[in-house]
Order: sequence, then structure tokens, then C-alpha cells
Amino acid sequence: MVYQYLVGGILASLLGLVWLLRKIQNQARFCSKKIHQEKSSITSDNELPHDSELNESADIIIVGAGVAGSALAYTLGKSKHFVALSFENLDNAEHVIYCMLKDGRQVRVIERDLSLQDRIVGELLQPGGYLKLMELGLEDCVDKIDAQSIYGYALFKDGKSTKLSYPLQHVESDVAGRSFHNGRFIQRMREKASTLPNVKLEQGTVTSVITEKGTVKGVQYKTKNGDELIAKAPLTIVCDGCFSNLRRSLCNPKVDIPSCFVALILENCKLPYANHGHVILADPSPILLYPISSTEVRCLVDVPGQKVPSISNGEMSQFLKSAVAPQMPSELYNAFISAIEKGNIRTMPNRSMPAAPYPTPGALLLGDAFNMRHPLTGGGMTVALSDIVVLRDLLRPLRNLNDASALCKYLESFYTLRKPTASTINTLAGALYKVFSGSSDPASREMRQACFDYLSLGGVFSNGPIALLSGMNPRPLKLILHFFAVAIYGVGRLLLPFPSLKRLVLGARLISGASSIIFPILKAEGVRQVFFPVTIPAYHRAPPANI
Ligand SMILES: Cc1cc2nc3c(=O)[nH]c(=O)nc-3n(C[C@H](O)[C@H](O)[C@H](O)COP(=O)(O)OP(=O)(O)OC[C@H]3O[C@@H](n4cnc5c(N)ncnc54)[C@H](O)[C@@H]3O)c2cc1C
Repeated sequence: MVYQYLVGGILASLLGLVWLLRKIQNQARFCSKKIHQEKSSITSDNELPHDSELNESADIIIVGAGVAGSALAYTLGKSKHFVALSFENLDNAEHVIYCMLKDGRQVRVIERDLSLQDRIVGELLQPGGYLKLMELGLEDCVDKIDAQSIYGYALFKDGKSTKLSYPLQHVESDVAGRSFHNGRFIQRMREKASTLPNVKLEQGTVTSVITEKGTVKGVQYKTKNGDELIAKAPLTIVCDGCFSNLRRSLCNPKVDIPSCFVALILENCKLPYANHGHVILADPSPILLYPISSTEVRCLVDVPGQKVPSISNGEMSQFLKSAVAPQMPSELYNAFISAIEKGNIRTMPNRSMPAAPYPTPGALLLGDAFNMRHPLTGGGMTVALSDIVVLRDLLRPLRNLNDASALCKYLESFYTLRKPTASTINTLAGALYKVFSGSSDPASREMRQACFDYLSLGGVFSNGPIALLSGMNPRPLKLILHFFAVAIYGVGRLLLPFPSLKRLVLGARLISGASSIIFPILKAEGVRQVFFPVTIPAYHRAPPANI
């Protein structure tokens, strides 16, 4: 009897299995047919003028393969994997295939210089940026480049120091900041993008965008041999960096240069706090230190204004030795002097520019070409990568990109959706730079001291601000709360235990100084977009039905 049940059971299971396999087979046939139909509709729908010289078509042209351009190229070019197919619910299976096709755009990247660059920018990726890198499937690009894990910051003032750890307790174990040689990181992303058959990287300098009746149709560029070529696509995304010469027609660039960084590499030294970024609240403005490989420490000395001492006539060495070296932590003094004597000193202007796009059919700006902030907090790459995630998600449901006007209107939501992350990082960078810079004004000096002491309190007083800075919890409202908490803490210190009229006036000036720092930055970011994004009509814009 038991035997009969057993055989019956096995037979029933086998029949069930055969039925299931046939169902899967049918579904797979249905899916591949669907893929075929989708593929052919994508190619036949693409009625774009082809590149006249190279006779190649693309869905998207990306100008510049730096941090933003190369990450974007990979993201838009890659297809999703079939393995996510759910057999329990066949409707879902269709949905997965839909996603797979939409991400695999034909992408053409035109980059001025594809060789490995030795740059002093973009060397510390915040953990929030690393999380975005993971979302984009690019986290392996920080492998094999001798990148260093970063677990937080150490802050130094007047011989005292305090450690601010990133809140990494609730994330995967490998999530942390990463610091590296920027050129190596970019090269890894370029290599990864170019492994995709539908992504084409070519070397050329884009000289202009081609516009017809107000719509951008592509770009004109010069090859290494000096040939002038054109490339056309329904969408051109300009990521040509902080010196962008193409942004002028696509936004209202209000570039401010509050200071410059003087960069050196320190060798054979150990940072006081291993695997941490170091910020020294020096005079007249901060000094940054962080490892960029297992043997090198990057040192960035902020020099206010747009003029720096001359490197060629030795003024710079003199300035670094006499004004900066005495403010370095003693452990780093010798390495700092050696770096000056070695002579590899470089400078870079620190720019900030609020995002002020002219929504233009056929084109979009991204990365530093679109929006910049002071690099003190190392937020630029995190903003760029976060923007790419927003843009990828917006483009995902679109079948083709040919209706430039409808696409442009739809993509207006990008400018609001990016705001919570971008504005938090931008505002914090601008505000911290002002607070951390030395000043002869007693109210500003009080604010700087209050900020250092507030962060030294630990607990929520350090976790909150460091979570904002790291891009792990980008909440504009929290930023404002902490900023004014610092100011009030500063006033409290002034008034306790014995308030005097002089101290009361100083406290009032501290609050008014704090307001004059934060409010103009927020105004430039757009108060409504930052705090009330849901009230912006574009925030709710659905994908157009016709594309
Ligand atoms: C001194 C300094 C230090 C910084 N440190 C940090 C940091 O530690 N962490 C951080 O997150 N951010 C940092 N930033 C900001 C960060 O570097 C940028 O936010 C980031 O590099 C922006 O990426 P991007 O792709 O827009 O520009 P880039 O990475 O500069 O890439 C632009 C690319 O466009 C190419 N290009 C330019 N013009 C053309 C053209 N006409 N045709 C074709 N190609 C062109 C360039 O060759 C380049 O490859 C720093 C910035 C500065 C100034």
C-alpha cells in the first residue's frame, strides 16, 4: 500500500515537473520572441540622422569620460541579467525582460584624452558615493587600484583632535569611503564600460553642440588627427567637467572660486588616524590629508582667493614651509617638508556653481559641468553618481528617446528628484568651508570653535553631521537643524555661566553670521525644490506615453 502511494507520488511529481518544464520552455520562447520584437522595434524606430562620417547610430552621446561620463556610459549601456526572471509569477517575468532591454542603450562616448590621467581631484569617495557605485554595479572599479578604505574623519584644532566615524554599523561590511588615485579609478570605469558591446568610447575633443531649431542633435568634435567630425543622437549628455566649455548654452553658469587647493603627496609617513580623512582647522583656512594608496598621503592646502604664491619663483615653497608646516600634526612635519623639497606641487581652483539648467530638448548636463561645490567635504563624485542613479531610473521605462520635446519635459523631474542628496552635500560643503575658515571676526572665530566642540561631543552631535557629509543620510532639514544647533551651542557657551552685554552682542552676531552663511546657499539651491519637492509639478511627471 505504502509502496503504491510512493510510486504514485513519484509519478505525480514527475508529471508536475514535466508540466513545469514545458511551461518554462513556452515562457522562454515567448520571452525570446518578445526580445526579438523589442529589439527590432528599437532599431526600426530609430530614425535619427546617422553620423555622416562614421555612419554609426547611437541612442545617447556622452561628452567626457571622467567620473560622471564613464559611470553613466556603463549604466546606460549595460543590460540586466536574465537570471532575475521569476517563474512563480509569469507576469513578472515579462517585466524583468522589459527592464533588461531598456537599460541596454547604444552609447557613444567622446573623451578628450583616454589615457591614464594624473589628477589631484576626486580622490576621496564618500561611503554614500560607494553605495551609489554599488547600485550602478561599479563597485569593483575601486578594486586593484590600491584604494584605501576610509572609516571617517579626524578633526584637528589648536593641537586638539577628535575622531568622527562614519555610521557604518547598519551597512554591508565592505561599505566605507574609498580613497585612490582618481585617474586609476576612472580608467577602471572606462575599461568596464568599454566591455559592453553597445558602448563605444572614442578619443576626440568636442568643440560644439549641434542645435537645430532649439533642439540639440549631437556634437561636433575633433579627432586626434585633427579631423572634424559630427556625431548625432536623440540625447546628448554633456559631462565635460569643471572647465566645461559646452555648458554655456545649456545652463546659466554662475561660477564662484572662493579658494584654491595646493596639492602635495606625502610619502613614508603614517597618518595620526589610520584610514581616516584628516581636516586641520588651520589659518587662514583648512588643510586636508587622506591616503591615496598604501604608501602615499594626499595633502591639500586651501589658499583663499584665486591667486596662489608662484611655484616657479619659490614663493610657494616658502609659503608652505613658513605658514603651513608649523600647523601640521607633528607626525607629518618631516614628510611635509620632504614633499615641498621634492617639488611636485600642484594647484587647482576650487569652484562652486549651483545647478541652473536651461531645460533643452536633446541635451542634458551632468557632473561638474552641471553643478559644483567646494571640494572640502569631498562630495563631488557622490553627487555625480547619485545623479546618475536618478537619471538611469528616469530613462529606464522609455522605449526610445526620439521625441526630444516630450523627453525634455519629462526629464525636468530630474532637477527636483536629485535635490535632497545634491543640495545637502552642496550646502554642507559651502557652509563648512565658511565655518572652517579662519577669520579676524570674533563671532566667526566663536562659530568655528563651537563647531569643533559640538562635533567633539560625539553621539548624535557627531553622527548626524558625519552622516550628512558622507552622503549616507542626505536630509536637508537635518542639515539645517545641526547647523543652527552649532550656532545655538556657540551662543550658550558665550552666555554661560555669566552673560554680559558684550557676550550677548557677540552671540547675536554669531547667529546672524550663521544665517548669512546658510541662507544664501539655500537660496541658490532653491528653497522650494530642496524642502518641498513634492510641490513642484515636474516632480510628479510620468513618462510620456509616446516614447
Ligand atoms: C581640487 C579638487 C579636489 C576634489 N576632491 C574631491 C574628492 O576628494 N572627492 C569627491 O567626491 N570630489 C572631489 N572633487 C570634485 C570631483 O573631482 C568632481 O566632482 C568629479 O570629478 C566630477 O566628475 P565629472 O565627470 O563631471 O568631471 P571629470 O571627472 O573632470 O571628467 C570630465 C571629463 O571630460 C573630458 N573633457 C573635457 N572637455 C572635453 C571635451 N571638450 N571633449 C571631450 N571630453 C572632454 C575630460 O578629459 C574629463 O575626462 C574635487 C574637485 C577639486 C577641484
